[in-house]
Amino acid sequence: MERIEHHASFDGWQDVYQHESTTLGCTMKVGVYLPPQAQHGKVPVLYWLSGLTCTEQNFITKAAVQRYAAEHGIAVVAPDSSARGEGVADDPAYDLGQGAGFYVNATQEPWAANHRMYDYVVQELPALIEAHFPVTAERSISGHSMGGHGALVIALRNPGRYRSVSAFSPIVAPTQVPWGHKAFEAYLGSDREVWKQYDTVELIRTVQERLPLLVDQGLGDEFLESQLQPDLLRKACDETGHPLTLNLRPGYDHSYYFIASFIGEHMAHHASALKR
Ligand SMILES: N[C@@H](CCC(=O)N[C@@H](CS)C(=O)NCC(=O)O)C(=O)O
Repeated sequence: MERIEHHASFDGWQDVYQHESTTLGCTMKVGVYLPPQAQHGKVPVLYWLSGLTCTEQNFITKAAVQRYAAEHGIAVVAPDSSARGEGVADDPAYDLGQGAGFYVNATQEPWAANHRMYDYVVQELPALIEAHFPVTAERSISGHSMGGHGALVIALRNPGRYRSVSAFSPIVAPTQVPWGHKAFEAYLGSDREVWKQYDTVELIRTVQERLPLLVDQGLGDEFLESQLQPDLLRKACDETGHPLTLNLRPGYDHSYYFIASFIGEHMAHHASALKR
């Protein structure tokens, strides 16, 4: 891993690394925050998955997470939101291709060669992080919008791998909304049964492990009705007895101003699970 940025932050270091990803077949950039506690021993890791159009930069520059990561002694790993670069399949629209990997393993052409963010986040990235940094294998996962969908799906599908999960404004039912229809049709093909393995509301009905979900959603979010529909998540959790804390926040929109306002609460949630 090659370090390409290095900034002192809250007595720790906000760095950016790049590496050749074997899963994605491209060079990937990853934000890594190491809290001051990492200078004296190993610390647990929060993985953060960003939303549509994001790179590794959005979360590390806009969410104000470093203060809380330093307070709790948690490393924060924030990868780019998709495979990227020349030779990686793309589309002119912001919601398909580069910047829009949807945290799936694509099976359809031309996407299948590179767009495999599910395997990258679940396997390759943590193996790399745990080999190169002073971190334990204690992991939590969170994300925003498309990344909130990714975090929930990945935690639900990998019981025991994450101590806690949370999401901001997640796409909880991609099989039922336009962003998901477009991406899943392209990446996974037209068989809608196949799509369900990447749909939180569908997964809630099948999982055995009842890992509590913490979700924050702004009520001024421009995508609330069209793409996010948190009521579908509440209904699925009510019907299955799956533990859910759904905080509906009047006035907040879909932006990082919202994330920065409540990231401290999410970090406290993850810290209490990681310290157990
Ligand atoms: N209208 C937006 C849709 C994409 C969007 O809102 N992306 C969210 C995630 S779904 C985001 O985090 N954008 C980057 C930022 O706010 O820094 C655009 O075209 O950029």
